[in-house]
Formats: sequence, C-alpha cells, structure tokens
Amino acid sequence: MSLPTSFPKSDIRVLLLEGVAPTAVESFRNAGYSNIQVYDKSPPPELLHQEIAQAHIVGIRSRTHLTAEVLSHGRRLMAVGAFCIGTNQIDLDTAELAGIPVFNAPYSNTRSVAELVVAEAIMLMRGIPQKNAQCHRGGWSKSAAGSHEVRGKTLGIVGYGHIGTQVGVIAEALGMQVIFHDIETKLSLGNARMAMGLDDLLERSDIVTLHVPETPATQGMFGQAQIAKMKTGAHLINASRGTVVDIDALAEALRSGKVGGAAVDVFPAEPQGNADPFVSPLVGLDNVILTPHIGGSTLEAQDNIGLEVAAKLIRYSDNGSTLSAVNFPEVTLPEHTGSTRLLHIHRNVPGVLSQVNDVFSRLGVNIDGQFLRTHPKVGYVVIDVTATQEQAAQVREELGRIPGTLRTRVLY
Ligand SMILES: NC(=O)C1=CN([C@@H]2O[C@H](COP(=O)(O)OP(=O)(O)OC[C@H]3O[C@@H](n4cnc5c(N)ncnc54)[C@H](O)[C@@H]3O)[C@@H](O)[C@H]2O)C=CC1
Ligand SMILES: O=C(O)C(=O)COP(=O)(O)O
Repeated sequence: MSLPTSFPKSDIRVLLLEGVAPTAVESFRNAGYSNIQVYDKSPPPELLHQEIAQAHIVGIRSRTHLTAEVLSHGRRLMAVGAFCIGTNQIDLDTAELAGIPVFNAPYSNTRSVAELVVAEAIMLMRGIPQKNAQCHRGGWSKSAAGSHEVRGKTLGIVGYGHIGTQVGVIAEALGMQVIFHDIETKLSLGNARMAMGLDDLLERSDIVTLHVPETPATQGMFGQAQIAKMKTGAHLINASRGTVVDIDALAEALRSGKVGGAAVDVFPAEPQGNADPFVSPLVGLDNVILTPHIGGSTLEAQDNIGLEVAAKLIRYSDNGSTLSAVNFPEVTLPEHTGSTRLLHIHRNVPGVLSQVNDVFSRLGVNIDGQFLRTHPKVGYVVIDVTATQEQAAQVREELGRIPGTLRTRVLY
C-alpha cells in the first residue's frame, strides 16, 4: 500500500453513505472540508469500490459491509466512521492493520431503541399486532382474551449493556419485573435481577428482548432450543442484529403459538436501501410487528450521531487524536499550534520506536513532544516538532522507510 501524503483539507475526500445525518455534513463543512460526497443508501459493490478508492474518510451506518476486500480498495483511506453503535459490519482487525482507526457513536441512539422496545412490549402484551391487522381487513374483535397489562409481568433482557439497562429502567417505571442475562458480571440498575443463566431467564420471562452485539458467539444464539425453553405464548423482541435469531425457527414458533408474538427490527438479510424489496419468512404473520431496522432512527438520535462521529473523524484528521476509536491504540492529544505534528502508525514489533527517534536525531530535528500507545499488533506514535515544511517532509519520507511502517502523515 503506498503511503498517503499530507495535503490541504479541500483535497481530503469525505464519503458519507446510507443517509448519514446532515449534521455530519455541516460539521465537516464548518471544519473546512469541502470535498464531501453523500449517498442516501449503501452503494452496490462496484460503485462502493470506486468510491472507497477515492475517499480519505468514509462514513457508513449498519448496512455497508467494509470487509477486508472492500477495505483493500481504500488506498487513501485514513479513517472510518460508523454513524451508529454496531461495528460488526466492519473488519476491524484488517482496518487496524491498514492503519485505519474506526470511530462510532456508542450512546447516541440508545434511548431511541429502548423507547421502541418498551412500546413494543406493551403492544405485544395487548395483542395489538393481530388486532390492528384485523381492523385493516375490516374485522372487529373487541375482546380481553389474551390481553394483559405489562405491570407485574417479567421482562427478560439478554445483553444488559447500554440499551439493555435503559430498557430495564423504563420497564421498571411501568411496574415490570426485570431480569437479565449477560456474559459479563453487570451492576443491576433499580430492582433488576440477574437470571441464573439464559435458560432460567427464558423459563421465567413473559417477554424476552435481545440486546447483544453481533459476535461469533451471538450469531444464531437464539434458535429452536431457546424458543423451546420460553413460556408458551411469551413474546420475543429483537432489535439487536438479524443474525442472532434463527428466523425460520421463530416463524414456525409464531405460527404454532409457542411464541405469542414478536417485534423484529433487524433481519439476517436487509434491503440495501428504501427502494429495494423486503423479503422475510415473518411477512404475513399477524402476530408480528415488523420494522425496517429503525430502532435508532429518530431525528434526535441521528442528529446527535452525525455531530458525534463527525467530530471524532475531524479531530483525528486535524489533530491525530484517536480517543474512543474502537479498533486502535487511543492517543489523546493537545492542540499543536506552533508545531508540526507527525503521525507514525506501525506494526508493534521491537525496535520501531528507536528507529523513529533515530530519524529525528539523524536529520537534526528536535522533538517537542511525543505520544505513544500500542495495541498487541499496532503502535501509534505522534511526534510534535518545530520544523520547516521541507524538514517535515524529509522526516516523513525517512519514517516511511522504517520496516513495519503502516502509515505516516504530517499535520502542519
Ligand atoms: N435496531 C437498531 O437500530 C439498533 C441496534 N443496535 C444493536 O444493539 C446492540 C447492543 O447495543 P448496546 O447495548 O449499545 O451494546 P453494549 O455493548 O453496551 O451491550 C451489549 C451487551 O451484550 C453483552 N453480551 C455480549 N455477548 C453476549 C452473549 N453471548 N450473551 C449475553 N450477553 C452478551 C455484553 O457483555 C454487553 O453487556 C449493538 O451491538 C447493535 O448491534 C444498536 C443500536 C440501534
Ligand atoms: O446503531 C446501530 O448499531 C444500528 O443498528 C442502527 O443502525 P442504522 O444507523 O440505523 O443503520
């Protein structure tokens, strides 16, 4: 991979996909970036490859898969922004080894997902999906049969992280009993109680809601065996990732009545954009609330995500700070007014730092400040110097020759 050069902001191409919020575009413009390309959906592979090949900064949401193959087209790519929470759609290790930090918005849509889930819990307990469908067909079924208040019912939360805990807090305010299961030991909020494992949670819950990330361990974690452990007629909510649930097993359980109802926001295969068709074995089942992956899609959340992730990308581009990167050594940096800043990203092998320092002493450039952080495979060192542009360019060239160098950049 050829090493990118440092150049004016107007030459830094920012590619924003999947309808990233206008607040992100404004943030980039306000920071002096004018070369911004925006798409309202995830482009098909060929176009994505072409666009990635031109881009220095890429912003995506959950739909665009930045695999090793896609990233290999990003010859100039210096940073990726996931304008969402999940980063499972990005090959984080490949990005790190290519010297590309990835940033996300870990909290900005948490509340939006939690509100939707609690609303769905109420709807499911009242049998609203079926009643709504009947009314739309001209039917009328005024009856209390199978309809319940949520007060006093048990909500089982699988994955008690940011979203899971928020769901629990709101559900408790409605008088629900909250139990949870997580692979980590978690502090219970309010009166929530940890279940004695997933099976225990499934056996006790009137509603089960999933809030795990997509990982090798969570893919397919909810299938026939887990459904069999649920109370007959209990409900399932999935606003995590589509791969977590065996959707055919769920469809079957919804038809048989083993699962009373479901609210599903995420699917193993989702359309690329709004004009593309949606196909799922759950389509046509009256006892299911289907939503098009909009758990985090509120204007409040999207505006905040746009600001938050754009700010992180701009900070990295302008200042070199990798604070809160999800795949990269985190370096927090002061401003560098009055000095030139060099960034050196390298494989974390013995001897690189001494070779870096050697370049400065050989070229007679004094170091004003140095910041280093390492991960097992990658090291990131930032060096502030007082140097002319010519000296900085010369240093950078020499730094690029050090074996193990992944990327260098100069911030004037
Ligand atoms: N539908 C939508 O629009 C949205 C979906 N999401 C999804 O929700 C997921 C969760 O988001 P957050 O709560 O912010 O993440 P988080 O990282 O704060 O919480 C996830 C929790 O799941 C636990 N966990 C991981 N593997 C597990 C396993 N095998 N079994 C049980 N627990 C496990 C973790 O220990 C953690 O406590 C995201 O990764 C994303 O995929 C997030 C935002 C919007
Ligand atoms: O934040 C997440 O992880 C989500 O799933 C939301 O994704 P989106 O930005 O709506 O494509």
